Amino acid sequence: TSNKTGSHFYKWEVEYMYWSPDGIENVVMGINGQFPGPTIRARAGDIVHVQLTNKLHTEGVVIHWHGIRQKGTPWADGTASISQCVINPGETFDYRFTVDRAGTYFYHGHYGMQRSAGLYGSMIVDVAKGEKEPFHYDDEFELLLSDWWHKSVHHQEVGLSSRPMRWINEPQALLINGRGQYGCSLAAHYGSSSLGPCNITGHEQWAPYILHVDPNKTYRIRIASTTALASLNLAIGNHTMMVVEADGNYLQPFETNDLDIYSGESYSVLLKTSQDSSQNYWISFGVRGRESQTPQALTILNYKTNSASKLPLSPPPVTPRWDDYAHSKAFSNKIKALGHKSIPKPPPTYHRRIVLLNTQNEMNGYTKWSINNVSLSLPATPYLGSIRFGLRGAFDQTKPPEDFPGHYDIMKPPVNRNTTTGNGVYMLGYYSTVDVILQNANALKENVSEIHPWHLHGHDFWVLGYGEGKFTKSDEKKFNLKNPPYRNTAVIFPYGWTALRFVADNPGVWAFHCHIEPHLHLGMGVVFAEGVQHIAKIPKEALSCGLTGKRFMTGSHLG
Ligand SMILES: O=C1O[C@H]([C@@H](O)CO)C(O)=C1O
Repeated sequence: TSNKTGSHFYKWEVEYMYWSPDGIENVVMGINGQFPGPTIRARAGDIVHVQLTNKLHTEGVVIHWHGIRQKGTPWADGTASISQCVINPGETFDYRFTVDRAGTYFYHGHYGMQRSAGLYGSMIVDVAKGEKEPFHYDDEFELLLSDWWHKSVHHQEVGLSSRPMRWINEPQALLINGRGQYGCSLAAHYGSSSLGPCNITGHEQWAPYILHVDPNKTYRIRIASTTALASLNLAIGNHTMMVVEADGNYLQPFETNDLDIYSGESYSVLLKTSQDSSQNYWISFGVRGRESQTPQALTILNYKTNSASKLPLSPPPVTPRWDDYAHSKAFSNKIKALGHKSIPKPPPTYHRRIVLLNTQNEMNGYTKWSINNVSLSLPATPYLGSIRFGLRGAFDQTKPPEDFPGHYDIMKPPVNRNTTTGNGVYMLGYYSTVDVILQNANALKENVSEIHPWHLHGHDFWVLGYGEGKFTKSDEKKFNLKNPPYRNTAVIFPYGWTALRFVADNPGVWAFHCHIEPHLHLGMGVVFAEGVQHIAKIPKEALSCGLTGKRFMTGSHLG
């Protein structure tokens, strides 16, 4: 067996282009003329080098490599204002990083709401040469999930930052590998939907991505969600699934009829094609956690013994009720880490506990989301540079709050609806163990508390537990320290808490935020930093804006 490191070079151009993701022509952000962008495929230990040129006419761009920890390359994390300056139109930036662990990942824009505009793609990391996955499969498929609006992202952004806020509402379509159907249904023939049949030849940009399978084989289906808003539930007619991976980490395999997937998460499931091979079957994704009228995303599991256009015998599986949270919690609680050399055990105790209260608020009539009553508004100078070079004027030097007032009633709308904006940083002790308690609460409206999937950059965390109501010290006793899932995204359920633990062992500045695009845009995130003085050489191109940009210029005048 050889352990030779491979490297993969990609030359990418980002541009807007006409596309019909759901049968309605629109404008999407494409890469090299493709939507979704090209799939990156590498082996664990390889170097991925993406030379990204911004071909947009009037907008900056960055790309985040979701789930890649960027050890030693914090400037390649692709977060605007955090790890780098945006790449300006006409400019090129080199993202060069190691993919150190096999798994199912994806990449996406991380500036404004460019992810919602379609800037995303899949990234698959295979095990290193000579290594084996702890399960067997014959072949695999990738399903990248997203949601799609007919109103442009610019239109949506103006609405979100208007007074009063104009909410983006529910998506017009759900997309599987960038393909959905608006105003018609693949399942129209069953009479369960008011939509008519779709007129599809198979060559359309919005024709479903069909999974062609042989009978009596095992397929690995890699599923990743980059939705802007929707939480999804997957079911495959007549088949169960064996869940084996989440966010690039192996799980104790468990069988399920349906799988919840929140934005920012990825899973692998094993599917045995052991059903009647004279039939085809539905693959369906429906919205959970929001009362949405958006139709299920559908495609076909086609046993190659049939024509792909042969419709399944029964209608698509019904998605559990949107507010059946007991169902979601039962699923989340089944997820446990596999005992495996690639997955570390959590330290038994923590050095610092940060409690983060999630609330919807108002500021001068604008709607915001806040964490401990601070709504994140990103600075002009990337933190990576301002912290590394001690440019204290670049962001708030006051420490952001670590907790919220003990009398706060999480079951009620905030008594004081007002919030403030800020951009302070949680400075973490290098190599310290940090516990984060994400505390959910009631939104502005009575009897509303929403799901928020939180994503951490630069690390995986152990999900120590979920609970109802306000977290108290005694809830610690219920923590799972034995086999907690190790991942980069975890959900908080309505009116509940989620406890996470991670080790601050990666020099850099890292976003930690709700992965719902409009929520992040309205301030629902925080910034962590650790070991920044240990970062040797940050490429100048990452920091040539704001105060770090000025610093690179010598003297007060050019010429
Ligand atoms: O941020 C949000 O705003 C709306 C609603 O609270 C106000 O219209 C909604 O459902 C969100 O998730």
